[in-house]
Amino acid sequence: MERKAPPGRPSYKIASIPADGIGPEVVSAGIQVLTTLAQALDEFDLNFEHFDWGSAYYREHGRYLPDDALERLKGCNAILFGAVGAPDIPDHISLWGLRLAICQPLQQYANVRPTRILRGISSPLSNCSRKDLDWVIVRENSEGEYAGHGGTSHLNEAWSVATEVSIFTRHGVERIMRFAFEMARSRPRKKLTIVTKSNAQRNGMVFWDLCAVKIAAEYPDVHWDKMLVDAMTTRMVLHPETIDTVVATNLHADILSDLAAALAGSIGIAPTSNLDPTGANPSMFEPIHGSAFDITGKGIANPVGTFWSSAEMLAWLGHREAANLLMESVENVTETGIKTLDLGGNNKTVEVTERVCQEIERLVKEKKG
Ligand SMILES: NC(=O)C1=CN([C@@H]2O[C@H](COP(=O)(O)OP(=O)(O)OC[C@H]3O[C@@H](n4cnc5c(N)ncnc54)[C@H](O)[C@@H]3O)[C@@H](O)[C@H]2O)C=CC1
Ligand SMILES: CC(=O)C(=O)O
Ligand SMILES: [K+]
Ligand SMILES: [Mn+2]
Repeated sequence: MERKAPPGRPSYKIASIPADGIGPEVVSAGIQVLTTLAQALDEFDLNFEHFDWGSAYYREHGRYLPDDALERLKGCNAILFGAVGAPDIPDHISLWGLRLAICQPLQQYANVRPTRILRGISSPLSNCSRKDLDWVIVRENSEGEYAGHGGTSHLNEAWSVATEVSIFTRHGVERIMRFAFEMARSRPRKKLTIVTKSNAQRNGMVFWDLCAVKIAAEYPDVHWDKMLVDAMTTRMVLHPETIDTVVATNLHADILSDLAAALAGSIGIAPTSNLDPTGANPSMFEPIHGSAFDITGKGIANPVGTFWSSAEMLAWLGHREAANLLMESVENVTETGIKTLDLGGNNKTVEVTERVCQEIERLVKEKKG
């Protein structure tokens, strides 16, 4: 599912948008690790362009993005994002102002969220071993419940009314189904679970199911099943080994993927790729978590979700071996017990980051012989 690196010595321009809360803490850790890796490998160049878009920018300018933001991002090969959201700004203003204002126009319609239990990290599920939990959740990232359709009338009256209308288009559903079947086909088990709620939601979700059946016919080698989203939560907890690749709507997969992260140890480790699979626009990589006001500035944010997202970015750019080396370094470090508080450790963000950088240098030296 990944692209091939261009010939010669490639040089990439990476947009960095740390934004809010712990975003800057984890993105600077991610850049440190990526820079160390690129220097040690000496096979490609990464040049970061920093953008100060976020809630401080909004307070100053009354908007999250300047007019030329998308054009500037289109000039980059990929985007490394932190998180957006601040306690003094309504969450829907910040999310729509920045993250969705990038994902939606850049048609990053496939949100890919792998989950597995990294070495040295234990699942809160007492009977779940590392081999039992190895999933990829594919989240529809452009429409569905987050299409932004709806309205509010008569606010503050006794007869106030608000609607939030889910949108499912053939274009949107078929392309995410095709992407999910390709993803399932690329993995050893060739197994896809299509999550739905077509018992209660009798229009959009029934249409979602119909599109799934149509696309499934193009993939006779992929085993697929269908599961209602409420039952899916229990399957994730009680029978994790029966799951491989999952496709779900924007809202359903948002929720299921936070659960998945927690089942693999912490929301602090999980990555997200916001992909434009056509390659027409740059894709965006970010940890799954938000801006985490409760721990901002304490130096204890887990950077692993950003490291994993950085690895996914390298793989998407065509550098699968570099991505694997980065993850091997991360897991070698977590295995020695160097972990942040959310994983039961007592190391700071910078300590984990330093150790991962040292491990990268050691591994690259070892591999180069
Ligand atoms: N993609 C994005 O930019 C996202 C933004 N948000 C925004 O973030 C803000 C806070 O949202 P919440 O619902 O509280 O979700 P959150 O993910 O920021 O935090 C939930 C809990 O997980 C902990 N946590 C999160 N990341 C962690 C890390 N790296 N290391 C250790 N602990 C970590 C937090 O301390 C908190 O207790 C809101 O404004 C929300 O809209 C939320 C999710 C995604
Ligand atoms: C906004 C949010 O929660 C997410 O993208 O996961
Ligand atoms: K994020
Ligand atoms: Mn989320």
